[in-house]
Amino acid sequence: MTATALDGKATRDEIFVDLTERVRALGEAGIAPGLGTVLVGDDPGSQAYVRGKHSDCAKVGIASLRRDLPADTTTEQLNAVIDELNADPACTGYIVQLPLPAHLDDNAALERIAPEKDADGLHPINLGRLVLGTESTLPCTPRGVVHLLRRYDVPLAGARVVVVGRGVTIGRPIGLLLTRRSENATVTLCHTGTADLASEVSRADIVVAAAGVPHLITADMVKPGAAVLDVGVSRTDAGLVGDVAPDVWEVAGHVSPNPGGVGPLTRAFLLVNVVERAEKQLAAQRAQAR
Ligand SMILES: NC(=O)C1=CN([C@@H]2O[C@H](COP(=O)(O)OP(=O)(O)OC[C@H]3O[C@@H](n4cnc5c(N)ncnc54)[C@H](OP(=O)(O)O)[C@@H]3O)[C@@H](O)[C@H]2O)C=CC1
Ligand SMILES: Nc1nc(=O)c2c([nH]1)NC[C@@H]1CN(c3ccc(C(=O)N[C@@H](CCC(=O)O)C(=O)O)cc3)C=[N+]21
Repeated sequence: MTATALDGKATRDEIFVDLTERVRALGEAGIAPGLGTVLVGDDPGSQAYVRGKHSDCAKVGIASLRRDLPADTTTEQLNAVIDELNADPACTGYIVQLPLPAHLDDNAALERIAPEKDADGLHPINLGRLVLGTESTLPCTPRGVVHLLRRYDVPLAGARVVVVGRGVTIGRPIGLLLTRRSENATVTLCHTGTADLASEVSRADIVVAAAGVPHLITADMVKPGAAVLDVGVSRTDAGLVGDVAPDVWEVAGHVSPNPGGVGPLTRAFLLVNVVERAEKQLAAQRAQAR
């Protein structure tokens, strides 16, 4: 028996069909969404992600603005670029690609982004609203994971979910999405201080592997029939390697491949966030005109 693939590319293509129509409708109403990216340094992985984001924008008709800065960019120079995008009406949402080089502060950069332009959903205001349960821009990778599970009818209500990794892009926020009443899952968050990772994972109906450790999750840890989402990526001499070992496909019910699983959806939800924001802006304009 081999697991059903949670196909991120096919699911992304469905989302893009919908987004293309919504972007067209916004354009008719005189609103042009524009996504900005801020990339500091020349990490090949980060460059590839940013390139992917711009090619996605072109596919659905969203304008894109790109700010590539050298590795030795100072805090003041980075702040100036953030302030410029905050003020630019052509940029309706943007991201600062993380991690920044070591001499720059990731959290300070996130906090400087205007919350209404935070396409990643990682500004403290948006993360705080997620905790409060009020309307906010949601983080893209957790949104992608939830969408993929729903798309393949993996039951969430009452499910036991084990998340591996407590990073800000996925591990810490995803529990907040999965434990909303609309999802109703029960979530355990694991990290390097977890006493017995294998025993935690073995109880899970859904495993979200987001540690960035090659093949951390192996078949012997996984409950037969569980859904396993491979989020972490490592660049090795053998190419891109996910957190999930190939033998997991023999025992799991569903597996998201890596590449081709959560990655394309992370990018798709960045665009969804930008389009949703523009639609809200349009609705507000129309309400005011009445
Ligand atoms: N496919 C996609 O769309 C995306 C992929 N990613 C990838 O997901 C991964 C996680 O990213 P991010 O959320 O930023 O997290 P970070 O890279 O910031 O953190 C990794 C987390 O994994 C934990 N961890 C590391 N080794 C182990 C281990 N052996 N057992 C248990 N936990 C471990 C760390 O624990 P501790 O805190 O104790 O050190 C840490 O909390 C990265 O590989 C990143 O590249 C991220 C975003 C999108
Ligand atoms: N502010 C910020 N926001 C992020 O969302 C963010 C970030 N910083 N820093 C790094 C991580 C990583 N990340 C990925 C995005 C897309 C793919 C992706 O599309 N991957 C393709 C393969 C791409 C390839 O082959 O290089 C796939 O999985 O099929 C992967 C990983 C977003 N991140």
